[in-house]
Amino acid sequence: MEEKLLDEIPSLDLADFRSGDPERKARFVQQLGEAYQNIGFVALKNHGLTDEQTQALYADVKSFFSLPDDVKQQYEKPELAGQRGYVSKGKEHAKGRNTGDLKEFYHVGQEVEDNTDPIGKEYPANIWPSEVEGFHKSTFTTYRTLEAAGKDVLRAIALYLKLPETYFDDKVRNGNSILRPIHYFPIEDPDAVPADAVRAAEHGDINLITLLMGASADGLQVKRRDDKWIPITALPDQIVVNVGDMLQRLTNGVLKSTIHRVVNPAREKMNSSRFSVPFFMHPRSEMSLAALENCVTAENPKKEADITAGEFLNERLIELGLKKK
Ligand SMILES: O=C(O)CCC(=O)C(=O)O
Ligand SMILES: [Fe+2]
Repeated sequence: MEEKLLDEIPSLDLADFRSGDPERKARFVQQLGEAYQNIGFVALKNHGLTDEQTQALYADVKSFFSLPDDVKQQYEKPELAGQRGYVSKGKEHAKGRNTGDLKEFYHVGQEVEDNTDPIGKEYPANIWPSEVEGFHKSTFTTYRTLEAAGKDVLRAIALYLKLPETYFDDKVRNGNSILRPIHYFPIEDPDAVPADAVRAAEHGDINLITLLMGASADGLQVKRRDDKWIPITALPDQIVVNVGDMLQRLTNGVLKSTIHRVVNPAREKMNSSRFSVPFFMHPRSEMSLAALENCVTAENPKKEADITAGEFLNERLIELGLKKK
């Protein structure tokens, strides 16, 4: 495939994939696949979240983060490697860095409703803040809606990769996905934070795919192949959906997990908040990320050793400062 240098990420409509019209569906698959072979990101509308859901979610997320730090810290559980509940300001740093990001966030994880699936025992229970009544409902409704959208995006990816459409279904069923409402908090005095501290330092996502709400606010940038940073401009009704490192590894680099970051606002605007809510779609921990056979060719020899999703996640949590060795 000829790879163009794009100035913006392609926009797609999930309704095309879900329409039942074979032509619309095939076009969606092709455009998604090409975008993922190229810049690794798309903007997606008709993802299934209603305006009411989105508004309720942001209201609850804002209420939570406006609580005093000592109240929020009651919901912080370092022994869970930050995988559930609150993670306080500056705790997480990008792989290969020491300076913490200028953000605080909250993790909502999988709830396994099918008690015949033993994977339920692998997951720590979710933690719900008692101060914000709607938080449980609004975050978990969002979790399920984005999980369903993600499953369809993975079906489209499977078709693009010439796999059976349902290839990923079993692998993500009761998977270890995480919804992460993030607050990039206001900075009163920019001189009081480390000079190299940023909202989110450049990184690739760990998981299979990320579905991100809130990229319509300024700051998110992706690094193009020529090292130019491209600002992401999603419309309010779009989410951004990108390839993570697990999918890049599975496809032997055919699909691209593109480096991205959230830059600080101008100095005089540092005193403002930014909110976003990524959904990191993870498979079950036993999924093998060994390169797919049809992604290994003479021109594209196998790049990385075999690893499972669970092992890969563990390595990365240590590198992010969330888990002790
Ligand atoms: O806040 C954003 O817009 C992006 C966040 C992000 O890249 C991440 O949490 O992995
Ligand atoms: Fe990210």
